[in-house]
Amino acid sequence: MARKIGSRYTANQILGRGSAGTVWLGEGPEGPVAIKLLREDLASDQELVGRFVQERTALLGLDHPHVVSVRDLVVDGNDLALVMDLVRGTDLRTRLDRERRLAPEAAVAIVADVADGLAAAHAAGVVHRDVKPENVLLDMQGPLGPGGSHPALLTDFGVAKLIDSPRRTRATKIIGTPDYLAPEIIEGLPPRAAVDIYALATVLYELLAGFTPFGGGHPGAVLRRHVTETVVPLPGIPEELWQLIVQCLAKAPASRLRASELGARLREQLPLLAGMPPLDVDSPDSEAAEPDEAYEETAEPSAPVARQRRGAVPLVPGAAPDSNRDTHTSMRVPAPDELAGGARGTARAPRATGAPRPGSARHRASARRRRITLGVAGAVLVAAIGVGTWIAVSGDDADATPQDTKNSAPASP
Ligand SMILES: Nc1ncnc2c1ncn2[C@@H]1O[C@H](COP(=O)(O)OP(=O)(O)OP(=O)(O)O)[C@@H](O)[C@H]1O
Repeated sequence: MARKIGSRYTANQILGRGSAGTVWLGEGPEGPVAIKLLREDLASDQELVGRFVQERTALLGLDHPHVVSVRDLVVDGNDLALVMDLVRGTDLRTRLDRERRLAPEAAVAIVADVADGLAAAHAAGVVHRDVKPENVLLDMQGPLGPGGSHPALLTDFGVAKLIDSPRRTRATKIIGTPDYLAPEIIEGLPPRAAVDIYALATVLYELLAGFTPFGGGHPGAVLRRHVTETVVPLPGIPEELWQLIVQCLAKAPASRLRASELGARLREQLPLLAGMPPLDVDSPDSEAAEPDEAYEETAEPSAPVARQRRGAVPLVPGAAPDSNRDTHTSMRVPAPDELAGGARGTARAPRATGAPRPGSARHRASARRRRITLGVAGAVLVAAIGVGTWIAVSGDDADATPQDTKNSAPASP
């Protein structure tokens, strides 16, 4: 059912829902628009309304081909709405869910677009703070680019900042989506442009692998991995592309590339990636039926979230997005000793297709087989030299987690 939003807009049809509100296909004086209507409890929060108005200039000022422009902010009675350019297409999460993994050329083209959009925002002093596939829209009416990808546009600029009120988050709470949170946010530092680069590198890894580098299990475990673990190389990834990802996932924000440089370096790689098929990486969930030590180690024994792929609670307490994409967390900043974690990494290490997952029953069985084979080989050798002593070969190393030593709107009819 159509409804009026302020005096100039009409919302006609729901396009989608997120944790902060509902996005409508609407009509304004200049034609079709997308209208993000914030949830009523947010709209009645006077402090938030004040910030909304305060941020007006920054939000309305962003104009770039790879940014979904905010055209208007409406504060009207109980309605608090962002009026945006309408993108006819789909979001990147939907595409990734459909395809599981993208070919490197398409993934890099999409991420290069987003990096260019971020570069414009950062130059204007705006940090996005919630870069993730849900916030990248693919414009199906735009021209096809490298890898057959449509132009990608970053949306939801400034929304995380608006909703992240100091009252809710002062020094003790983290707002964001756990899989994409830079370590410095988890350590309680203020978010600067480099947090968007970390999140975007996480998105690139996810597009290539089909899963994020530090995700999986309880949100607390995810946060700890961001701070303490290093990313494990993806089998078959071109070295230069891998080095870019590693650099942008650096724990130290100053070591990451700037958005403009990341965009340029990614575009340089496009010709080399042309025609390359998606990476042959096994999903860490493909052996989900087996007990998963990584989850068991870090989650509360009875916590129902322990097995969610992307751990999450709503952005705002009480939020219940009716899409099944719970994507935000609002939790306290962990203490340093909690972040230090255990001696063993719990991140889901990528494997070439067919290789068993570290810690899985199949991996343990193959480690056992290796131990037996080594034992037998040892026995034969010993017998051959007539010593007659049995040497037991310890297989503990086989169970260790591998470490990287280098680094530590519907389309219109
Ligand atoms: N400018 C737009 N044009 C067309 N469709 C849009 C636009 N902005 C958002 N949408 C659609 O509305 C859906 C909901 O968007 P919204 O930003 O509210 O939630 P989200 O980003 O998916 O989740 P969350 O806000 O919880 O992180 C998106 O998935 C997208 O399909």
